[in-house]
Amino acid sequence: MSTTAGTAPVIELDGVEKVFDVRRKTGTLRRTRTRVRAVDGISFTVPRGEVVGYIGPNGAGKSTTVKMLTGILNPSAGRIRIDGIDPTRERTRLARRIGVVFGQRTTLWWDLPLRDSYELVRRMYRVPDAVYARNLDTCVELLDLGPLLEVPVRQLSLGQRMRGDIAAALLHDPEVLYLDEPTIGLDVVSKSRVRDFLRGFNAERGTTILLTTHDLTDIESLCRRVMVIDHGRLVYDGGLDGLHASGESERTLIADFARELPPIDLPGARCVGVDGPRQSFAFPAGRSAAPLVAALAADHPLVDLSIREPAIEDVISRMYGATS
Ligand SMILES: Nc1ncnc2c1ncn2[C@@H]1O[C@H](COP(=O)(O)OP(=O)(O)OP(=O)(O)O)[C@@H](O)[C@H]1O
Repeated sequence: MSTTAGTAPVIELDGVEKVFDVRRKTGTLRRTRTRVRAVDGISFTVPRGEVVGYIGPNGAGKSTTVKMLTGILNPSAGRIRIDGIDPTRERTRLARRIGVVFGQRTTLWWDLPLRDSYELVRRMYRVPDAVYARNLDTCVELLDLGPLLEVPVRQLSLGQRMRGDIAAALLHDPEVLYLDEPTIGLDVVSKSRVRDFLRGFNAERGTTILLTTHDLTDIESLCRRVMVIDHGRLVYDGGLDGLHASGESERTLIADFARELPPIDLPGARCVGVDGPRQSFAFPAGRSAAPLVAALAADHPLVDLSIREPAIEDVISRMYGATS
């Protein structure tokens, strides 16, 4: 949610395809070749400073796209430019402009303290001393890494390691940051810490961020724009509100009352469950929960509440249901 978003695209894809040739054993001696079209003609641009969600069901082609954007995989067809660089031809030059964080894998050295891992990153990328010091200071302060710098990575909790990984990806001042499931497996507090940091860093530095996630709250708190990929094709590119509207998706307000009550008739929502003193209400995901909360609190002994986001898979399948 940057205020520094410019217009020059920093990420450009034009008709990008990736086809895998897969050989499968179909008998003792027989092997058949099948072709998997993982990415099927994707075109989009991302202006500098924008934070974009790149979402889709399992196997949709998200990781394959990110691997092509980072130069790990070559596209079968189409054109990719990152800050004007062709990832296939200039992978080393590209590496200086991008940072990558994989939620399910660490890029840190398992047996080394965080500080030593960072020192290695500094040398690998030949980061100038002043840039390194500035970025390390910012990350240590905003990600609260001070007490962790001397701890070997293997002793860190998942949330601590994730914060350590994000810092490692930013020390060389990348123009573009790819985040693949950065909040997966984290508790609520760690998740919101990571989101707050990313939001602040983007606003301050204007780093372009492409975020892959299954958590719609990540998207909601970070991205004004979301792209949905399914079966290798881009099926939606726009705001989260529009996605919810086209999928007619619903959020769930879960309210705990001081005592058991009959199902409450709440205008703008439907009661979808009563479990003792707890009642659940479904309401359109694009709408604010504030009027519902106010109405419940005004007329009933409300003790606690929470909101459950719809699953990305549900939003997408409803979107298809709505358009087909
Ligand atoms: N190296 C490979 N060889 C063959 N097929 C592959 C390879 N990598 C990916 N695929 C196939 O390409 C398709 C897209 O996979 P990809 O990993 O990009 O999806 P994804 O959207 O990242 O999924 P997930 O959310 O599960 O990580 C899948 O059908 C997958 O099986």
